[in-house]
Amino acid sequence: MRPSFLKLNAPYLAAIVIEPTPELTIANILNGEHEGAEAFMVDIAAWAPDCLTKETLTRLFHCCGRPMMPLCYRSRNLGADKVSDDDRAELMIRCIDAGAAACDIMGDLFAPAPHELTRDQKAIDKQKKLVDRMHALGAEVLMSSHIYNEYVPGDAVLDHMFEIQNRGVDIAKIVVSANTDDELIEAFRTTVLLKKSLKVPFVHLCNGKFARIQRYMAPVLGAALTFGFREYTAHATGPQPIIRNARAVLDELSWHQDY
Ligand SMILES: O=C1C[C@@](O)(C(=O)O)C[C@@H](O)[C@@H]1O
Repeated sequence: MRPSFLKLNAPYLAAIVIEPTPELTIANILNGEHEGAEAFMVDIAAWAPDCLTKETLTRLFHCCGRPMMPLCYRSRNLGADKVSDDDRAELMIRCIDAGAAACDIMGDLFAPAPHELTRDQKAIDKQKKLVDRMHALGAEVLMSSHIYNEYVPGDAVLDHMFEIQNRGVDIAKIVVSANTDDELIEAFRTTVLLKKSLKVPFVHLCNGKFARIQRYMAPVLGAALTFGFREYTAHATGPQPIIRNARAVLDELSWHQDY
């Protein structure tokens, strides 16, 4: 049976895996599972394009029984100059055919837009059809917006996440910034607001100076997950904690709001 993100006990620890080859990706996942990751976001944008076959993707998505979600954002070998969004959508479908539990649709798929959320009705209709198609294949769907390096107040984050939720996805995700202690407090308030207001599970993450502490607290306040890297590498740098550390923190932080 296809693994599921929605059936995991929230909050859970999901590893972000960014490796240049399928073999290193699979090794990273197997090691990461051993260290306590419960799910995997697998960034395949660094792979050589000829590796993105159904056969290799099937090997990837069956390397362990944990739910996995490919990340096919517009970067590196999947940059907008190399791959159209229609082909990106087909790549995600190929990943589902190969066993991916879920896919991550960018909020501006089919019409690049500020704050990674399109308001173009034609693009939105196309996104909704893609969501239906993914559901029909048995996969779960997350929609994400990455608003890097920008502080976004809680009410605006909530409006944004309502818009994502309205597109029919199973998980809503947003990444913003917290660079001052006031922004950190607002980020905590925002997670609670999202928890109270959204019907779907959500991912709420900050980058910036206060990213690490926000990423430990968000799951405690109602976010579905926090992300970790297995280790920092040339491909994986960022505010995400190391899986082993995040595992210990989530295990010891024995208070959280239930779904
Ligand atoms: O979607 C995400 C989440 C992320 O942006 C973060 O802030 O943790 C990091 C990216 O590598 C990943 O693709």
